[in-house]
Amino acid sequence: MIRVYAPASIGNFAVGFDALGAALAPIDGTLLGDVVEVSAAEQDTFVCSGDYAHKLPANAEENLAYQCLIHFKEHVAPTMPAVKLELKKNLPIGSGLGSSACSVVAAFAALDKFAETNLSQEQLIELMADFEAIVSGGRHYDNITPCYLGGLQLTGELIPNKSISLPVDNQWYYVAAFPGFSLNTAKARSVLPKQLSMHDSVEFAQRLSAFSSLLLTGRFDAALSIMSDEIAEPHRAPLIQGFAEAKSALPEFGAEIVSISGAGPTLFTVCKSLEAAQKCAAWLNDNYINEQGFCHICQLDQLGTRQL
Ligand SMILES: Nc1ncnc2c1ncn2[C@@H]1O[C@H](COP(=O)(O)OP(=O)(O)O)[C@@H](O)[C@H]1O
Ligand SMILES: N[C@@H](CCOP(=O)(O)O)C(=O)O
Repeated sequence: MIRVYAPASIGNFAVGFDALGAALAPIDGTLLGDVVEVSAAEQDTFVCSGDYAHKLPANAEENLAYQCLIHFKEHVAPTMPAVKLELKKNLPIGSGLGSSACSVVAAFAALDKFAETNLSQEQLIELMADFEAIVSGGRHYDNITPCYLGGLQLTGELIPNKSISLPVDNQWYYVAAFPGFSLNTAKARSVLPKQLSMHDSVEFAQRLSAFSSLLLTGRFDAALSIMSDEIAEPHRAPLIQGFAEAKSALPEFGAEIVSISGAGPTLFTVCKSLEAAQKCAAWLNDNYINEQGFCHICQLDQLGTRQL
C-alpha cells in the first residue's frame, strides 16, 4: 500500500498573486494536509474519510481525488490493475489553505508511486495544475508546486520547470488562522479586477522581482519591507469578516506582515520570533476564529509531498 501526505499551502504569499506559494508545517508536528492511500483491490473503489469528508459532495464523481484516479487510469496508466483509493480529507474546503490542490497533489503522487509510472516532475505538475483549475476558476500553480515540492515556490507557466525554490529566513514564523467559515476560491477570484493599469502592472512586477531577488541574496528584512498585496487583498478583504480588525490589531503583537492566505478566509502573519507568533496566535484564537476554526504556528514545510 502507498500512503502519501500533501501539506497545506499559502497561495499568493502576499506579493505574488498566482505566482508565489508556501507549504506549511505546524511547529507542534500536526500534519496539516490531506493523505491519500492507494492499495490493490478486486475492483476500483473510492473512499473519502477524514474530518472534512462530510463537507465534500456525496457523489464520488464530483470528488477531485476520484476524478484524478479516473483520469490516471484512462490517460496515464491504462494497464494499472484495480485499486482502492482512500482520501483522508483533513483540510477544510474553501479555506485558503490550498485544500483542493492538496487532494489533487496527494492523489497523483500516490498513483504515480503505486503504478510506478515515474512521471517527470514537470509532467506531474502539469497534470496537477489541470485538475486544480477545474474548481478554482483559473489555472494557477501557487498551491500545487509548494504543496508538491515544499518550501516557498516562485511558480507559473513561464518559469523553467514551472517552479523556482526561494529561500526564507529560518527565524520566520507564520501564524495561519482559519476563521471557521468557507470562501469559495472561484467566488473570491470573481471580485478581482479583470485588468490592471500600466502603473499597477509595473509596480507588481517590481515588487515580485525585488522580493524574490532580496530573498535569493539573503536580505530578508528588506524583503519583508516590501511584502504587501496590492492586487487581491483590497478586493477580498471585505468578503472576510474580521480581517480588517485583525490586520490593524496584529502588528502591536509583533506581526511584521498580515495578509490573506490564498483566496481566504485564512489569514496569515509573518513574525520574526516565536514569541511574537505566540502572541498573534493568542489574539487570533480570541478574536478571529469561531468554534469551527483553528490556528497554527508554522514554519515552512521543506519536504512537500511525501510517503508516510
Ligand atoms: N477532494 C477535494 N478537496 C477539496 N475540494 C474538492 C474536492 N473534491 C471536490 N471539491 C470541490 O472543489 C471546490 C473547492 O473549493 P475551493 O474554494 O477551490 O477550495 P480550496 O480553496 O480550499 O481549494 C468545492 O466546491 C469542493 O466541493
Ligand atoms: N492564487 C490563488 C490561490 C487560491 O488559493 P486557495 O487556497 O484559496 O484555493 C488565488 O488567490 O485565487
